[in-house]
Amino acid sequence: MLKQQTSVVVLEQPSITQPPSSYVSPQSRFRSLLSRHSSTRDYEMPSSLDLSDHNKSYLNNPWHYEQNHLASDEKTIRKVASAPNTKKLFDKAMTKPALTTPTLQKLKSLRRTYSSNSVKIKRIEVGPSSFAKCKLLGRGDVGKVFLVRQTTSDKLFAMKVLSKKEMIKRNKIKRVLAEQEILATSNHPFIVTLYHSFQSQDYLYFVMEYCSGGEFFRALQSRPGKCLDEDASRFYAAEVVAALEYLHLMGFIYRDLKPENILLHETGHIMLTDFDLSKEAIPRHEPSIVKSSSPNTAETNIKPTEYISPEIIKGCGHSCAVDWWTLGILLYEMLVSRVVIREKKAWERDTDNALLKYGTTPFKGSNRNETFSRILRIDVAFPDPARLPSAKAPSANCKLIIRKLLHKDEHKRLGSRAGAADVKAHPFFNTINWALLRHQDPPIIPTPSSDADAVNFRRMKESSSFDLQKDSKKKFYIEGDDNPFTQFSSVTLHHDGDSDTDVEE
Ligand SMILES: Nc1ncnc2c1ncn2[C@@H]1O[C@H](COP(=O)(O)OP(=O)(O)OP(=O)(O)O)[C@@H](O)[C@H]1O
Repeated sequence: MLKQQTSVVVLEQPSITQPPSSYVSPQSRFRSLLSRHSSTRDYEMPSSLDLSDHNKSYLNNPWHYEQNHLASDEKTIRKVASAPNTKKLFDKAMTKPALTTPTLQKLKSLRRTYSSNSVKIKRIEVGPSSFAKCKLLGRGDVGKVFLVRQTTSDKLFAMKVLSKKEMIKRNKIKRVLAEQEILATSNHPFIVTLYHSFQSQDYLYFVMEYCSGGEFFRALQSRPGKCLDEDASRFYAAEVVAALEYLHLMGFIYRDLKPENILLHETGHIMLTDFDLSKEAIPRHEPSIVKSSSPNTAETNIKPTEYISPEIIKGCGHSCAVDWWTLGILLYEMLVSRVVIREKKAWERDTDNALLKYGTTPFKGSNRNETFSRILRIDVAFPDPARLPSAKAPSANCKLIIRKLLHKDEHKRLGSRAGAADVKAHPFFNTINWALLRHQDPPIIPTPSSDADAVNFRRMKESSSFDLQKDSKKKFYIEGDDNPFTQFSSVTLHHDGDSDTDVEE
């Protein structure tokens, strides 16, 4: 008998099982491309972007050949779960008359193709002088983040400039290399997009997508009561879960989830940033997990905040489960602690609930040691709604998921068995449509930012002014061993679907 043939269309999705042996991870593809294209060769940065000349020079560039060759070999588009075919949606919508500007903006922002193979790594096409500084957006330990405008395209970007001197002084070289690798290999709607990275004699540069909605917790401050209801908290927690799931699938532990590192896209969706603490995860079947022998986190250099997990404090190694712990703290902070701060006086009088009187996060103490000791010993507690008339009590499922995420034993913590699948399956997330998350309207829509006004950012004063033009005139590369940043690659990343960065093949 003739067997009836069935044709099945399979939408490839990131798999949580072991990849096939022929599978080349985006990270190894990135590493091998960069190692074959010796990192010393890509420092001749054009002082301004001239694509015509640049393209000509590509003709004799074996590395460029390799890129095209690889690109044509790897045409399969692998869709990630949270990324429906938005290009089709966009093209269809464009043929309809009278679309409102917000709808158009939303569609435009959705038309990127989110798959690891849709990113093309190219030789660097810009330098410091390709951008003009507009505003200081933020400051970190070793660098600053500026809003910049690309002079040729007029497009706005966020430019992170890191001082090599400071990084050497603070022993942060490995961290910046990890950050570059994660940013360059990630392609997800909830992870900030990297367009260019390069270095000058004194600085390292990351040119990223500008998240005009500003910091998530700054947006929260402008909410009545400075807190979120459970539905809104669930929405942001779900977006964070989707981003963490992606990072874990890519083999990274984020390790630095906290409100300051969640930015808002102009549409209001979240964007994770700041990957300098992230680590490559060691697969489960191997005996050890990321080791940190120091009990006080000095070796891992994880900032001692109240987001820190018990296993990091103990310094006996940690795994992806640290990210689920921080999700628990974030959820608690979104829902509960803002209320506690508002009612702080009442709580301070309440000796039974003294543990909660400090507000902000469930384990915060009056100093670092007290916070650490609470993280290790105290179970999470919730305010009694009868005593807090202005607060709506979190639902039973909400308290349950927080308790499970904040399990002190990382092996028993929610997410430690099957990763994000465990967390997504918890009844707290029953109402979340994971596949359409990026198409839902976020609870907070940031104030529209016209041009470079950066209305959603704090006004910041630059103490010493940093000059992009001056930096571009300096020697770009120090030969040999003098440059400990040799492995920091100068690359431009093209993303399918970003019309003006689309690459012709
Ligand atoms: N892509 C972006 N779009 C808009 N603003 C951004 C962007 N990236 C960073 N910022 C702003 O700059 C601030 C500092 O950024 P980031 O945390 O990445 O710097 P950092 O030097 O790594 O800091 P840290 O020392 O905390 O690691 C952020 O809190 C945010 O306000």
